[in-house]
Amino acid sequence: MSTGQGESVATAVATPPEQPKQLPFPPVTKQHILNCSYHSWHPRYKAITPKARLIPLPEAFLSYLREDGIVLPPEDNDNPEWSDADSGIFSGADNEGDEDAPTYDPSTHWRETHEVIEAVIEELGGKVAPKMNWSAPKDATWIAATNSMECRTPNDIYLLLKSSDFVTHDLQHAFDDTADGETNMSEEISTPYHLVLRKWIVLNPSVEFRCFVRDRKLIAICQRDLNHFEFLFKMEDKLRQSIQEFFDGKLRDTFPDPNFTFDVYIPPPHDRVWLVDFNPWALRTDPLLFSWMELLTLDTPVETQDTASPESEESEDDVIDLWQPEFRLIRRDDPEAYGFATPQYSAHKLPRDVVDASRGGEGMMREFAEQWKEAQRLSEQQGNEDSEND
Ligand SMILES: Nc1ncnc2c1ncn2[C@@H]1O[C@H](COP(=O)(O)OP(=O)(O)OP(=O)(O)O)[C@@H](O)[C@H]1O
Ligand SMILES: [Mg+2]
Repeated sequence: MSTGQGESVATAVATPPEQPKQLPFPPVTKQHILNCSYHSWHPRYKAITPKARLIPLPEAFLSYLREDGIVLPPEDNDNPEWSDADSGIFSGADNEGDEDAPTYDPSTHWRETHEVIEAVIEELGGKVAPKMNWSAPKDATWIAATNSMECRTPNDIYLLLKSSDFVTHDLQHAFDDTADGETNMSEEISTPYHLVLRKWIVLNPSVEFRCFVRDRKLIAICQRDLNHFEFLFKMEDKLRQSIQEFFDGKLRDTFPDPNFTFDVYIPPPHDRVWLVDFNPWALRTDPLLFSWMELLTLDTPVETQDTASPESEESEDDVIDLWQPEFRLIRRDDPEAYGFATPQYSAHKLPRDVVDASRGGEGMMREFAEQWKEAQRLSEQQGNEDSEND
């Protein structure tokens, strides 16, 4: 934008601000986002998804998740309203220094949900991986004693959900940047929020893949875990074929939108494909080893109805038969070349040594974590202001 000296004020005002180059996404609507919510797709694809249960969440529980600070219900509490049994993790600030004061139990307001969560954990074998409608709390594992998303008690789940920026995004910004408008409070309330509890499985991250679908064509596949796994190179054709068959048979004609991404897990012996999740065809979805510009503009053969010349029809079919989705794996030297030397979600985590040093002093750690996040937020804000001023 030129606002150099000598221009009249009128000219400067009339000049539109320079926009960053827009990616040619088709408009993303709230319906597109909702179609990727676990509660929308799970009933249709239950048989091809690892075992999971969905728990509808009442407003009182959602308010608890949205509240600042972390107060967990006391463990093993028979009298839910107030209890002498401190959870020993994050107790209410009001009671600090007073050993005999009763501890406030936030689950009083959503006791039924708490009990359902307890029962579902038990039904699923005692260990679960939690998730909200769209996001798992992958960025909050640093706060869990297991350093993973494995949860054995409702409190393990609350701690992860309340510490996760990704979960906060689901709760407060799920429909940001959609073509049909910003969310307002009343629309948020009407969003059917669910807690998804997945039976915990020890997953091998090397065989998790993200798959990209444009116009109901599977156009690209890549690893989800950004490390090099030599053995994948020998299996590339087999994996591509399994994913293609899975897509053709189970998803292509049944998913409500023509453009979407889906994640799969293909455990040894690599002959069965499991659906893990759907993500919208939108900037918010991480394209991992691709760029969105590539995915949006990648050439694919066009299937036409044109029957003018039998010869040309034959050659078109050949092109379609030969064409296959691009499968990207990380080569031995790629992690540094791609700039993946930093661990995933690192922007949302605390430094490892800080976490280790503070184990056993969780109250202090929480305080430090909040200060750390605030410092990061301020530094990002400063960065944005600086770039706006450039
Ligand atoms: N049943 C399970 N048991 C253990 N771990 C699991 C289970 N299901 C998924 N995971 C792990 O959790 C990770 C995140 O799950 P998921 O893909 O649902 O999260 P997400 O928030 O949708 O991620 P993204 O933002 O990348 O779309 C998976 O990559 C997988 O490693
Ligand atoms: Mg996802």
